[in-house]
Amino acid sequence: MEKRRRSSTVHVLAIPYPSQGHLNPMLQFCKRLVSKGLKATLVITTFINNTMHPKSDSVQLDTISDGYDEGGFGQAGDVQAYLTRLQAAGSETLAELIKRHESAGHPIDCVIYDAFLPWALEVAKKHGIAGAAFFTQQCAVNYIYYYAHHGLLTLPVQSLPVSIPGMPLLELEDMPSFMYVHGSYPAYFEMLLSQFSNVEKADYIVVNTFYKLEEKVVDAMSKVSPMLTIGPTIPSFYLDNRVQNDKDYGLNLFHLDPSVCLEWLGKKPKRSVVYVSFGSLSNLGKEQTEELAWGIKECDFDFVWVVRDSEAGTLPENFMEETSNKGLVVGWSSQLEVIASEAIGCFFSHCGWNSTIEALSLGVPMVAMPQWTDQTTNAKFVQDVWKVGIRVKMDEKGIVRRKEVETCIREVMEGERGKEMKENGIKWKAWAKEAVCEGGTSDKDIDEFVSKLTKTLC
Ligand SMILES: O=c1ccn([C@@H]2O[C@H](COP(=O)(O)OP(=O)(O)O[C@H]3O[C@H](CO)[C@@H](O)[C@H](O)[C@H]3O)[C@@H](O)[C@H]2O)c(=O)[nH]1
Repeated sequence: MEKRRRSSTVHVLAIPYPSQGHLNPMLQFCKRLVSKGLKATLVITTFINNTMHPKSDSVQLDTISDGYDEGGFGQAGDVQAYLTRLQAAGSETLAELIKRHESAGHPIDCVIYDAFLPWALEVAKKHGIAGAAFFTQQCAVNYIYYYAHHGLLTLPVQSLPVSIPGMPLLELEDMPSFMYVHGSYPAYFEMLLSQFSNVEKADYIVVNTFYKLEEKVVDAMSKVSPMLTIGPTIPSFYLDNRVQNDKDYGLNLFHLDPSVCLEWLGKKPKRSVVYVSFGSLSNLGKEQTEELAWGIKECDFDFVWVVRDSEAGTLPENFMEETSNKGLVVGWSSQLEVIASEAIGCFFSHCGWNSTIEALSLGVPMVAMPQWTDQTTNAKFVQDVWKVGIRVKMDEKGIVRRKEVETCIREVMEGERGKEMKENGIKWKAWAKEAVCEGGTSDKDIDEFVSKLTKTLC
């Protein structure tokens, strides 16, 4: 590679896929790199910048276009259309951004790109810049996609259970949903497989996990695709407390009013509250939301339920009135602060990877109700590998009924298995801390990334 470093500080450009579940870990990784002496610029889309006006203290922000500056994904209205324009407009505006930084005298030394965006690596390489693939999701999920991309797994999956090194045997419902829900979101599925289309050209592969959490999978996958495990990418305050004031991600794509929720939680006894959230994308639909609502009410624990504004219409009539003395429904929470509260006894979650690794790192047991994509595999590991939660069962219509919701919450909050999950949670919390603290596996891998990058460029 061309030796092109001209500035005394190594400058990385980080390009997340433009959604909440990808912005958070990438921003957090950038903060870590800044704490190790690098300069980091996080690249968001013009649409996100114009609508959310985000600010970040330690990490600079800059923009590229996804081709939909007025309305982002909503303006495209279709996954394939969005991804096609994201690639075209993203490649063009990323190239311009790199040139702009170059002429302004702070050239880019490495492009850290979300593995969902392999085209960003091509742009980096065209400009003679190092590229690091950042895998946001669980290593096991990445390895399953690796298998599928390389034809090591025949699709549609027919031979069950699926056996992949380092993992428990997987039934169909444990695979990422795109692999078995026939024809669902082909454009997303293609994008997930394309993570491996050019990854051998990347100079580094970093994964948002920690070694102890996925030891066997990381060892198996490293034989074909060497990687650095740098997670959990959680604000420093919750784990090592080395980065001053790093208490939240700080880049919300939804309106946040944290005060009400935290104040309310502060008055609740230890482990008495159930936190319910399905992340930034899930749409449960009316029937499922109703079943969930009455299940939550029936078990009679206090609760905080995140129902995004776009979903509010699916809540059953009278639910808010009938539960006003037991629960709080919020449009968006400061999730980490909520689950770090001693009042939380259970996280009822869709098992998005960020929510999962946040719960593991803060020792909170879970009820897993996966919806799609990687969440099904995450739920399998939550229940059977890390043993920090239970997975709900659906009926033949694919609906999780209120009785099941109630039974699972009760099991985690007051059952024998719940106690075991809490104990396991405490262990994972300690191991997550250990990984990111000085000399831990993730800390060492971040140091290795920084030192290799610095040496190559000097
Ligand atoms: O009220 C809320 C709800 C969520 N969060 C945060 O938002 C993020 C949500 O991420 P995640 O739990 O991964 O869920 P999604 O937003 O659904 O993420 C998408 O992206 C992830 C990474 O690819 C995948 O693992 C998921 O399945 C996919 O749905 C987390 O950091 C949460 O802490 C909040 O701050 N407040």
